[in-house]
Amino acid sequence: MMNYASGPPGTDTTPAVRAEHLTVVRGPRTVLRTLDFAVPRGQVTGLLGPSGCGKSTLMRAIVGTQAKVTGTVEVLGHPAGHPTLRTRIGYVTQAPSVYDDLTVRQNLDYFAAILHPGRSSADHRHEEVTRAIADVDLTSHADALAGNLSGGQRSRVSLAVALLGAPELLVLDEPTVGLDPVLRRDLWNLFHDLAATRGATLLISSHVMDEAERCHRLLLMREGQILADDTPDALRDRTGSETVELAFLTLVDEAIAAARTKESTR
Ligand SMILES: Nc1ncnc2c1ncn2[C@@H]1O[C@H](COP(=O)(O)OP(=O)(O)OP(=O)(O)O)[C@@H](O)[C@H]1O
Repeated sequence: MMNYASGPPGTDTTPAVRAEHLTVVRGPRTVLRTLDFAVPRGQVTGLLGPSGCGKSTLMRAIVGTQAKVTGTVEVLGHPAGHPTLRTRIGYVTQAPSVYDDLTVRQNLDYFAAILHPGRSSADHRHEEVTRAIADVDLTSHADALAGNLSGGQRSRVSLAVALLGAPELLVLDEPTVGLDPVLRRDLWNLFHDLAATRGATLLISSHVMDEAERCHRLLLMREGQILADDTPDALRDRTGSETVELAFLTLVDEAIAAARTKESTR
Protein backbone atom coordinates (compact mmCIF):
# COMPACT_ATOMS: atom_id res chain seq x y z
CA MET A 1 0.00 0.00 0.00
CA MET A 2 1.18 3.51 -0.77
CA ASN A 3 2.07 5.62 2.21
CA TYR A 4 0.56 9.11 2.03
CA ALA A 5 2.28 10.42 5.16
CA SER A 6 5.92 10.90 6.00
CA GLY A 7 5.54 8.33 8.80
CA PRO A 8 2.79 6.16 10.29
CA PRO A 9 -0.34 8.18 11.15
CA GLY A 10 0.01 9.99 14.43
CA THR A 11 3.81 10.13 14.66
CA ASP A 12 4.03 13.86 13.88
CA THR A 13 1.96 15.88 16.31
CA THR A 14 2.67 19.30 14.77
CA PRO A 15 -0.33 20.60 12.83
CA ALA A 16 -0.40 20.12 9.05
CA VAL A 17 -1.36 23.80 8.76
CA ARG A 18 -0.88 26.54 11.32
CA ALA A 19 -2.04 30.10 10.73
CA GLU A 20 -1.48 33.14 12.93
CA HIS A 21 -2.95 36.53 12.19
CA LEU A 22 -3.48 35.45 8.58
CA THR A 23 -4.82 38.38 6.59
CA VAL A 24 -5.44 38.62 2.84
CA VAL A 25 -6.29 41.72 0.86
CA ARG A 26 -7.83 41.31 -2.62
CA GLY A 27 -8.36 44.49 -4.57
CA PRO A 28 -9.93 47.06 -2.25
CA ARG A 29 -11.18 44.44 0.23
CA THR A 30 -9.70 42.68 3.25
CA VAL A 31 -11.01 39.23 2.40
CA LEU A 32 -9.48 37.31 5.33
CA ARG A 33 -9.08 39.06 8.65
CA THR A 34 -6.44 38.00 11.25
CA LEU A 35 -7.24 34.28 11.23
CA ASP A 36 -5.70 31.97 13.85
CA PHE A 37 -6.26 28.24 13.44
CA ALA A 38 -4.58 24.86 13.11
CA VAL A 39 -5.41 21.87 10.91
CA PRO A 40 -4.42 18.58 12.61
CA ARG A 41 -2.62 15.88 10.65
CA GLY A 42 -4.26 12.67 9.49
CA GLN A 43 -7.81 14.01 9.75
CA VAL A 44 -10.55 15.35 7.49
CA THR A 45 -11.11 19.03 8.24
CA GLY A 46 -14.07 20.75 6.62
CA LEU A 47 -13.91 24.40 5.66
CA LEU A 48 -17.50 25.54 5.57
CA GLY A 49 -19.26 28.80 5.07
CA PRO A 50 -21.48 30.70 2.65
CA SER A 51 -20.46 31.62 -0.87
CA GLY A 52 -17.98 34.50 -0.87
CA CYS A 53 -16.87 34.09 2.78
CA GLY A 54 -13.26 33.46 1.74
CA LYS A 55 -12.84 29.65 1.57
CA SER A 56 -11.03 29.59 -1.79
CA THR A 57 -8.84 32.52 -0.77
CA LEU A 58 -7.85 30.69 2.42
CA MET A 59 -7.00 27.55 0.45
CA ARG A 60 -4.91 29.57 -2.00
CA ALA A 61 -3.03 31.12 0.94
CA ILE A 62 -2.31 27.61 2.26
CA VAL A 63 -1.04 26.23 -1.05
CA GLY A 64 0.99 29.40 -1.62
CA THR A 65 -0.74 30.81 -4.70
CA GLN A 66 -2.42 33.83 -3.08
CA ALA A 67 -0.90 37.32 -3.29
CA LYS A 68 -0.99 39.91 -0.49
CA VAL A 69 -0.92 37.46 2.43
CA THR A 70 0.31 38.76 5.78
CA GLY A 71 0.73 36.95 9.08
CA THR A 72 2.06 33.41 9.41
CA VAL A 73 0.98 30.38 7.38
CA GLU A 74 3.03 27.28 8.10
CA VAL A 75 2.33 24.12 6.08
CA LEU A 76 3.89 20.74 6.98
CA GLY A 77 6.51 22.67 8.95
CA HIS A 78 7.43 25.14 6.19
CA PRO A 79 6.21 28.59 5.19
CA ALA A 80 3.32 28.31 2.68
CA GLY A 81 4.64 28.26 -0.89
CA HIS A 82 8.03 26.78 0.07
CA PRO A 83 9.46 24.81 -2.91
CA THR A 84 9.75 21.55 -0.91
CA LEU A 85 5.97 21.58 -0.45
CA ARG A 86 5.25 21.28 -4.18
CA THR A 87 5.16 17.48 -4.26
CA ARG A 88 3.78 17.11 -0.73
CA ILE A 89 0.49 18.93 -1.36
CA GLY A 90 -2.32 17.95 -3.72
CA TYR A 91 -4.59 20.86 -4.63
CA VAL A 92 -7.82 20.74 -6.61
CA THR A 93 -9.42 24.05 -7.57
CA GLN A 94 -13.10 24.51 -8.36
CA ALA A 95 -12.40 24.57 -12.11
CA PRO A 96 -11.17 21.13 -13.26
CA SER A 97 -7.76 21.48 -14.93
CA VAL A 98 -7.69 18.65 -17.45
CA TYR A 99 -6.74 18.42 -21.12
CA ASP A 100 -9.89 17.77 -23.14
CA ASP A 101 -8.03 16.23 -26.08
CA LEU A 102 -6.37 13.56 -23.92
CA THR A 103 -7.98 10.48 -22.40
CA VAL A 104 -8.33 10.14 -18.64
CA ARG A 105 -5.28 7.86 -18.52
CA GLN A 106 -3.24 10.15 -20.79
CA ASN A 107 -4.04 13.12 -18.54
CA LEU A 108 -2.80 11.18 -15.53
CA ASP A 109 0.24 9.84 -17.43
CA TYR A 110 1.21 13.40 -18.33
CA PHE A 111 1.16 14.65 -14.73
CA ALA A 112 2.77 11.43 -13.40
CA ALA A 113 5.67 11.95 -15.84
CA ILE A 114 6.27 15.40 -14.33
CA LEU A 115 6.31 13.94 -10.81
CA HIS A 116 8.37 10.84 -11.65
CA PRO A 117 10.28 11.45 -14.87
CA GLY A 118 12.45 8.89 -16.65
CA ARG A 119 12.11 5.39 -18.07
CA SER A 120 13.17 3.75 -14.81
CA SER A 121 9.97 5.05 -13.16
CA ALA A 122 7.63 3.76 -15.90
CA ASP A 123 6.28 0.80 -13.89
CA HIS A 124 5.80 2.94 -10.79
CA ARG A 125 3.99 5.59 -12.85
CA HIS A 126 1.71 2.99 -14.41
CA GLU A 127 0.80 1.60 -10.96
CA GLU A 128 0.18 5.07 -9.50
CA VAL A 129 -1.97 6.18 -12.44
CA THR A 130 -4.05 2.97 -12.38
CA ARG A 131 -4.60 3.34 -8.66
CA ALA A 132 -5.53 7.05 -8.81
CA ILE A 133 -8.07 6.32 -11.58
CA ALA A 134 -9.56 3.51 -9.48
CA ASP A 135 -9.60 5.74 -6.36
CA VAL A 136 -11.94 8.18 -8.09
CA ASP A 137 -14.01 5.40 -9.66
CA LEU A 138 -13.15 6.17 -13.28
CA THR A 139 -11.60 2.84 -14.31
CA SER A 140 -14.39 2.18 -16.80
CA HIS A 141 -13.72 5.60 -18.38
CA ALA A 142 -9.92 5.42 -18.39
CA ASP A 143 -9.76 5.47 -22.20
CA ALA A 144 -12.46 8.13 -22.72
CA LEU A 145 -11.46 11.60 -23.89
CA ALA A 146 -11.69 14.06 -20.99
CA GLY A 147 -13.62 16.41 -23.29
CA ASN A 148 -16.41 13.82 -23.54
CA LEU A 149 -16.84 13.41 -19.77
CA SER A 150 -19.55 14.93 -17.61
CA GLY A 151 -18.72 17.84 -15.28
CA GLY A 152 -18.57 15.54 -12.24
CA GLN A 153 -16.33 13.07 -14.07
CA ARG A 154 -13.97 15.84 -15.16
CA SER A 155 -13.65 17.10 -11.59
CA ARG A 156 -12.81 13.54 -10.52
CA VAL A 157 -9.99 13.47 -13.09
CA SER A 158 -8.60 16.59 -11.38
CA LEU A 159 -8.90 14.84 -8.03
CA ALA A 160 -7.05 11.80 -9.43
CA VAL A 161 -4.23 14.11 -10.59
CA ALA A 162 -4.00 15.51 -7.05
CA LEU A 163 -3.73 11.96 -5.64
CA LEU A 164 -0.64 11.21 -7.74
CA GLY A 165 2.61 11.34 -5.83
CA ALA A 166 0.94 10.35 -2.54
CA PRO A 167 0.62 13.89 -1.11
CA GLU A 168 0.60 14.31 2.67
CA LEU A 169 -1.86 17.20 2.48
CA LEU A 170 -4.85 17.36 0.12
CA VAL A 171 -6.54 20.72 -0.30
CA LEU A 172 -9.82 20.21 -2.14
CA ASP A 173 -12.00 23.17 -3.11
CA GLU A 174 -15.63 22.02 -3.25
CA PRO A 175 -14.80 18.57 -4.67
CA THR A 176 -18.36 17.26 -4.50
CA VAL A 177 -20.19 20.08 -6.31
CA GLY A 178 -22.49 18.71 -9.00
CA LEU A 179 -22.10 15.07 -7.98
CA ASP A 180 -25.04 12.74 -7.36
CA PRO A 181 -25.60 11.40 -3.81
CA VAL A 182 -24.00 8.01 -4.52
CA LEU A 183 -20.81 9.55 -5.90
CA ARG A 184 -20.71 12.08 -3.05
CA ARG A 185 -20.93 9.26 -0.54
CA ASP A 186 -18.21 7.29 -2.36
CA LEU A 187 -15.91 10.30 -2.46
CA TRP A 188 -16.38 11.00 1.24
CA ASN A 189 -15.57 7.34 1.91
CA LEU A 190 -12.41 7.79 -0.17
CA PHE A 191 -11.47 10.94 1.81
CA HIS A 192 -11.82 9.04 5.09
CA ASP A 193 -9.88 6.11 3.69
CA LEU A 194 -7.03 8.42 2.64
CA ALA A 195 -6.89 9.81 6.19
CA ALA A 196 -7.32 6.53 8.06
CA THR A 197 -5.17 4.14 6.06
CA ARG A 198 -2.65 6.43 4.39
CA GLY A 199 -2.30 9.08 7.11
CA ALA A 200 -3.17 11.94 4.73
CA THR A 201 -4.51 15.27 5.97
CA LEU A 202 -7.50 16.58 4.04
CA LEU A 203 -8.83 20.13 4.03
CA ILE A 204 -12.11 20.14 2.12
CA SER A 205 -14.31 23.15 1.43
CA SER A 206 -18.03 23.01 0.95
CA HIS A 207 -21.02 25.24 1.37
CA VAL A 208 -23.29 22.22 1.83
CA MET A 209 -23.77 21.94 5.56
CA ASP A 210 -24.72 18.25 5.60
CA GLU A 211 -21.15 17.51 4.45
CA ALA A 212 -19.96 19.09 7.69
CA GLU A 213 -21.31 16.11 9.59
CA ARG A 214 -18.82 13.89 7.73
CA CYS A 215 -15.70 15.77 8.93
CA HIS A 216 -13.50 15.09 11.96
CA ARG A 217 -13.10 18.83 12.51
CA LEU A 218 -14.66 21.98 11.14
CA LEU A 219 -13.57 25.49 10.42
CA LEU A 220 -16.76 27.50 10.08
CA MET A 221 -16.27 30.77 8.22
CA ARG A 222 -18.31 33.89 7.68
CA GLU A 223 -17.29 37.16 6.06
CA GLY A 224 -13.56 36.46 6.15
CA GLN A 225 -13.48 35.33 9.76
CA ILE A 226 -13.54 31.98 11.54
CA LEU A 227 -16.66 31.58 13.65
CA ALA A 228 -15.69 28.20 15.08
CA ASP A 229 -12.83 25.68 14.99
CA ASP A 230 -14.12 22.49 16.58
CA THR A 231 -15.50 18.98 16.10
CA PRO A 232 -19.09 18.59 14.81
CA ASP A 233 -20.10 17.00 18.15
CA ALA A 234 -18.63 19.84 20.21
CA LEU A 235 -20.30 22.43 17.99
CA ARG A 236 -23.70 20.80 18.31
CA ASP A 237 -23.28 20.43 22.09
CA ARG A 238 -22.01 23.96 22.62
CA THR A 239 -24.93 25.53 20.75
CA GLY A 240 -27.57 22.98 21.84
CA SER A 241 -28.31 22.26 18.17
CA GLU A 242 -29.31 19.04 16.47
CA THR A 243 -27.28 19.63 13.31
CA VAL A 244 -24.12 21.50 12.36
CA GLU A 245 -26.26 23.67 10.09
CA LEU A 246 -28.34 24.82 13.08
CA ALA A 247 -25.15 25.27 15.14
CA PHE A 248 -23.72 27.46 12.36
CA LEU A 249 -26.88 29.59 12.27
CA THR A 250 -26.75 30.01 16.06
CA LEU A 251 -23.12 31.12 15.83
CA VAL A 252 -23.98 33.59 13.04
CA ASP A 253 -26.79 35.06 15.17
CA GLU A 254 -24.41 35.35 18.13
CA ALA A 255 -21.78 37.07 15.96
CA ILE A 256 -24.37 39.56 14.63
CA ALA A 257 -25.67 40.28 18.16
CA ALA A 258 -22.09 40.78 19.45
CA ALA A 259 -21.32 43.18 16.58
CA ARG A 260 -24.51 45.18 17.32
CA THR A 261 -23.63 45.41 21.03
CA LYS A 262 -20.13 46.60 20.16
CA GLU A 263 -21.57 49.16 17.75
CA SER A 264 -24.09 50.51 20.30
CA THR A 265 -21.47 50.88 23.06
CA ARG A 266 -19.14 52.96 20.89
N1 LIG B 1 -9.73 39.91 -7.34
C1 LIG B 1 -10.56 40.23 -6.36
N2 LIG B 1 -10.71 41.52 -5.97
C2 LIG B 1 -11.53 41.86 -4.98
N3 LIG B 1 -12.27 40.97 -4.29
C3 LIG B 1 -12.18 39.69 -4.64
C4 LIG B 1 -11.33 39.24 -5.69
N4 LIG B 1 -11.46 37.91 -5.77
C5 LIG B 1 -12.33 37.53 -4.84
N5 LIG B 1 -12.78 38.59 -4.16
C6 LIG B 1 -13.73 38.60 -3.05
O1 LIG B 1 -13.17 37.84 -2.02
C7 LIG B 1 -14.20 37.23 -1.25
C8 LIG B 1 -13.82 35.80 -1.00
O2 LIG B 1 -13.83 35.06 -2.22
P1 LIG B 1 -13.60 33.48 -2.23
O3 LIG B 1 -13.60 33.05 -3.66
O4 LIG B 1 -12.42 33.18 -1.40
O5 LIG B 1 -14.92 32.97 -1.48
P2 LIG B 1 -15.52 31.50 -1.32
O6 LIG B 1 -15.95 31.38 0.09
O7 LIG B 1 -14.54 30.50 -1.84
O8 LIG B 1 -16.77 31.56 -2.28
P3 LIG B 1 -17.48 30.39 -3.14
O9 LIG B 1 -18.01 29.38 -2.17
O10 LIG B 1 -18.58 31.12 -3.85
O11 LIG B 1 -16.44 29.85 -4.07
C9 LIG B 1 -15.49 37.38 -2.04
O12 LIG B 1 -16.29 38.34 -1.38
C10 LIG B 1 -15.04 37.89 -3.38
O13 LIG B 1 -15.98 38.78 -3.93
